[in-house]
Amino acid sequence: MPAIISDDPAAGLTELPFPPVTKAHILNCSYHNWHPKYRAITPKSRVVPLTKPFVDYLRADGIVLPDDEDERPEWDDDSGVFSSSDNIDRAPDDDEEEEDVDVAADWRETHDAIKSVIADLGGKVVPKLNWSAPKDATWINATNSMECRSPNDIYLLLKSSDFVTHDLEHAFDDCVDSPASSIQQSEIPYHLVLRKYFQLNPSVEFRCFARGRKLLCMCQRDLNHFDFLFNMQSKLQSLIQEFFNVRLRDSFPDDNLTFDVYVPAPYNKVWLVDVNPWAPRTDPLLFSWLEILTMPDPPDMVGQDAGTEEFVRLSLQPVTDTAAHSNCSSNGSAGSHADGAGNDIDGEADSDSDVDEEFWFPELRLIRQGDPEAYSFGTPQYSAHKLPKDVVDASQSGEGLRDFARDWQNVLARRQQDDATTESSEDD
Ligand SMILES: Nc1ncnc2c1ncn2[C@@H]1O[C@H](COP(=O)(O)OP(=O)(O)OP(=O)(O)O)[C@@H](O)[C@H]1O
Ligand SMILES: [Mg+2]
Repeated sequence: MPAIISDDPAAGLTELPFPPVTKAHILNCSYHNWHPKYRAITPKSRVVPLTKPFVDYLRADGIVLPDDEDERPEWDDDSGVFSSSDNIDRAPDDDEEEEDVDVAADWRETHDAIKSVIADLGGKVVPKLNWSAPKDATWINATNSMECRSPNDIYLLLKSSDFVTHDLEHAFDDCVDSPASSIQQSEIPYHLVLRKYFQLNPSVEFRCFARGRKLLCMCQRDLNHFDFLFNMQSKLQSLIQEFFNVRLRDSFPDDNLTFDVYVPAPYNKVWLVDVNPWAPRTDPLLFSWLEILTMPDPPDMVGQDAGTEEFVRLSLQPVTDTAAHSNCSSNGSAGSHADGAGNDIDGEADSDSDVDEEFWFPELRLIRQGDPEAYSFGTPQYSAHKLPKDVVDASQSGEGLRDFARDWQNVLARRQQDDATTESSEDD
């Protein structure tokens, strides 16, 4: 029987074609492992090794915060009340009836280390564990963000976050042992990462995907439309491509990785924010993993080691896969070409000599005005799980705002009908 040949790279796939995810790869993506090598290109941060008693505290159910001298409410003789109070359980004071229990007794040193790092970093930090920041728990923090000013702010966020729980309980889920590493979950060296807080502009945060030590594609991290990004697409593509080639390509231990960068104004320096596993657990954001995994390889570049801005002439070796040459101006399906002046050149090159003069850049996918992702109504990310399921279903069923509004009306109408039925049955 003749073989059935399909142009669709996804044809016949029954699951995402990821290479096996090894524990060694997960560990390589842990902040404490990659940060020492890339300290100079990472926004200022410190890493605090965590003891088993502290990790046990993070894992324990319930939120009991240690009594902290700086935060201990003071008794005011004049008013006859404590000067501050909050609604989170704290270890009781001496003069309270309950037995005095110091929840931090077994990890005082860690607590003190955290306090001193916060002070060293200027008093405001953003925490994360080995892999995950508590982005889903900002609602519990007084600042409604990840900004923390005290150890207790940090504990509250970490203990309230499902993302952090994933680090603590499921870091090696779906992983295979590798010859380099057969470590168990219980043996993971946990670390608290404290990053100096700064006003970060989410519009210039990008997630990048590198396969086989080649940068394949990248996209916005924030799911809003930012018009100005479209005017600087080529510049961003070339900056991030160069950053990858010079800083990460040959030094990161794995061939495949995703990494997050920050490119603040005046848009001439790239900062490494995070390294994430090449695995389904990493959110591909504006791509789908199937799309990324089946994307054609970028063309081989001769002299692509451009380490400086001055390097201009690149030559492309013949590329057999025409898809790799097909262009995208704003949201195309493959990488784009640009001339030395950084202008986009749509369409395929006319001749070999034209090809010689060109750069190939990985696609940078942006959210266009009108894209469904842009309709986030200003709601915080990761909050969908706090909404009733029918609201989430309604928001996902349509193409845009109108569909959402119509579906939402239907949901409301259905609810009113249900309420009316319940009331009338109660009257009976
Ligand atoms: N120093 C900082 N000051 C303020 N905000 C920061 C700082 N560093 C990071 N952030 C914000 O925190 C967000 C989350 O950080 P990070 O990417 O490390 O978390 P993560 O849990 O690894 O996320 P993901 O699950 O998407 O990989 C960043 O997108 C950025 O907006
Ligand atoms: Mg990450």
